[in-house]
Amino acid sequence: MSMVAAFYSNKSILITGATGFLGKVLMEKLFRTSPQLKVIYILIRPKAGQTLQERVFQILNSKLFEKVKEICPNVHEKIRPISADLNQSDLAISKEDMQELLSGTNIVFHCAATVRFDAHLREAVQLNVIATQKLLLMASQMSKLEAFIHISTAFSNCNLKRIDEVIYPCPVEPRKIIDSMEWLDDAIIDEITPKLIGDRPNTYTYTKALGEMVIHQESGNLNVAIIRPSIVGASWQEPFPGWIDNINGPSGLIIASGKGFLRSLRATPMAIADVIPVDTVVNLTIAVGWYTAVHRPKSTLIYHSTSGNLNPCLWHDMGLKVLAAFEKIPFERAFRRPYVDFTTNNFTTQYWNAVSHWAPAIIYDFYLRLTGRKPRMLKLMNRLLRTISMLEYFINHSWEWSTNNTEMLLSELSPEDQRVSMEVRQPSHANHWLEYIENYVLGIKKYLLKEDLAGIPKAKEHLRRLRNIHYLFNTALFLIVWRLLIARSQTARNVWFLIMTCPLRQEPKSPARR
Ligand SMILES: CCCCCCCCCCCCCCCCCCCCCCCC(=O)SCCNC(=O)CCNC(=O)[C@H](O)C(C)(C)COP(=O)(O)OP(=O)(O)OC[C@H]1O[C@@H](n2cnc3c(N)ncnc32)[C@H](O)[C@@H]1OP(=O)(O)O
Ligand SMILES: NC(=O)C1=CN([C@@H]2O[C@H](COP(=O)(O)OP(=O)(O)OC[C@H]3O[C@@H](n4cnc5c(N)ncnc54)[C@H](OP(=O)(O)O)[C@@H]3O)[C@@H](O)[C@H]2O)C=CC1
Repeated sequence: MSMVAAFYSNKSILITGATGFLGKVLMEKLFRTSPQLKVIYILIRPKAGQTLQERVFQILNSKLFEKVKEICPNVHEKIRPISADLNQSDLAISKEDMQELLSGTNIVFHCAATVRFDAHLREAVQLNVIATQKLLLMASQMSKLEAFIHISTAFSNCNLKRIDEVIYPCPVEPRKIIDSMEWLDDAIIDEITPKLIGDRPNTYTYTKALGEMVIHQESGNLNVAIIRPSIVGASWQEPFPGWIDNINGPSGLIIASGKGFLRSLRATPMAIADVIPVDTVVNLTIAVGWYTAVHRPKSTLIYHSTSGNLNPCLWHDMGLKVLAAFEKIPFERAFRRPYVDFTTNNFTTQYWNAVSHWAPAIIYDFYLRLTGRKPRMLKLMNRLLRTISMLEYFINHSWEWSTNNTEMLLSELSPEDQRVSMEVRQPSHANHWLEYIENYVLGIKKYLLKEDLAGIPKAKEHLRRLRNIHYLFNTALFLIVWRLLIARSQTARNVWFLIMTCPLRQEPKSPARR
């Protein structure tokens, strides 16, 4: 067993956000590599008519946990779901549960957050700032606590171009923001939100920065560390390549392009696509937990989990790799053939939106109406365009993140631990990104779209049909436009005449040339 894995044996671990994308992969890896750990407490809320136990059952029954169940057959006994709602002022944890957590927990991994870019400021402050503050308070009363690891985002300071592993000051103190949320009404909050978030694009990045500041100011004597991942994508290797189970980040847009809805995207082709595989983030998080508990650094260390500085891939190249992957692994029942134009200014964006998004949607809705069905494509397109407008900021900027602490930590690991934590750094993988993107697309097809791989030949046939329709449609359109021009314009008629007579006039020259 590796040094880091051995550290977690017999430990009681508390994870928030364990039902989320990152939290589940973290829990899986902990169980798989440290099956001797004592217990994982997960703070979890009943949701969509499911009890806590049903939610846990669903997680354990997913493909993600197949390996774990072989290695650690009693895994269900080691998960202790604790009913909690981080939106409630007391976190809604019962007295008995609280007692157990305070007396037993050794390590806290705080992953829960609202990651929505359009969250109301009050909601985002509640979860990303106040809940963090409450957890810190709770952690300060944990008698056996060795480390508190907070998951933030590399974009918490996305208003800067170069970002170091430090906490940057916020213009308005988090405490003042927290206080004001108590007495300001929603209308006033709406009015001041743009002023507060300043040159950040949304409430998410703003409140994640406030959350870091709260950690900085209120962690007291706790052993605290902050992880800042960039855009978290499907798994690279562990527990198997391509694991993905939500549409956040690039995944939703990959689906939209693979299904042929997304045909143009305002993006800066030469900007760096700082995608980081979820297992790389999780490996770093687990190593940081070990380092923080064992080495007890004097100050709060921040670790960037990014790919751009080590193994950069540009959006242009990533886009081409995604399109290439669709050739091998097409999605079923595509609306149009996958093809995406990157646009770079307002005019071309609006033009391609009209031509490639709205026009086909209107034509399709007209067809649906004609055939007695309910039109839906325009609504879907408008939602997609709204989503794109929320994500655009991140595909049109590049950042430079320093990774000194991450490098330092990797150098402290044993060779065995280094091997599992350094996947993204390996330049020896010439086709690293291509292989990663192919597995990502395959993962989306299998785990998100739940499409059967046996349907790939049929999907390819469907795309061939769409291509033929596309050619036919373009030829017909050209002929109609041309015919109309010829009927109305003398110049067009002259050009047409010239074209038609050109080869005939050249004919007598041919024998002479021979
Ligand atoms: C030469 C060039 C060739 C080019 C080829 C190109 C090929 C194409 C490849 C494209 C790849 C490029 C991908 C770029 C992606 C960049 C992402 C950057 C992300 C930055 C991450 C920052 C890191 C973090 O710290 S936070 C974690 C990430 N958080 C998120 O991603 C949350 C974003 N989502 C939201 O905030 C909301 O969902 C919102 C506001 C977008 C929509 O909210 P709404 O209330 O309208 O409804 P929802 O119920 O949430 O969803 C409605 C609807 O939208 C669909 N949807 C949701 N999210 C996405 C998404 N990310 N992409 C696409 N679609 C999405 C969802 O499915 C729903 O659809 P329905 O049809 O209604 O079911
Ligand atoms: N995904 C990404 O690209 C990136 C993510 N991050 C950070 O990583 C962390 C995890 O993100 P990710 O896993 O993607 O996010 P998800 O949206 O997948 O998961 C969020 C988790 O938080 C939980 N949660 C939300 N509200 C509450 C609440 N009121 N009470 C209790 N639990 C709650 C959710 O529980 P429930 O299932 O009940 O909703 C879920 O488990 C976040 O801190 C995020 O900021 C950072 C950079 C990039």
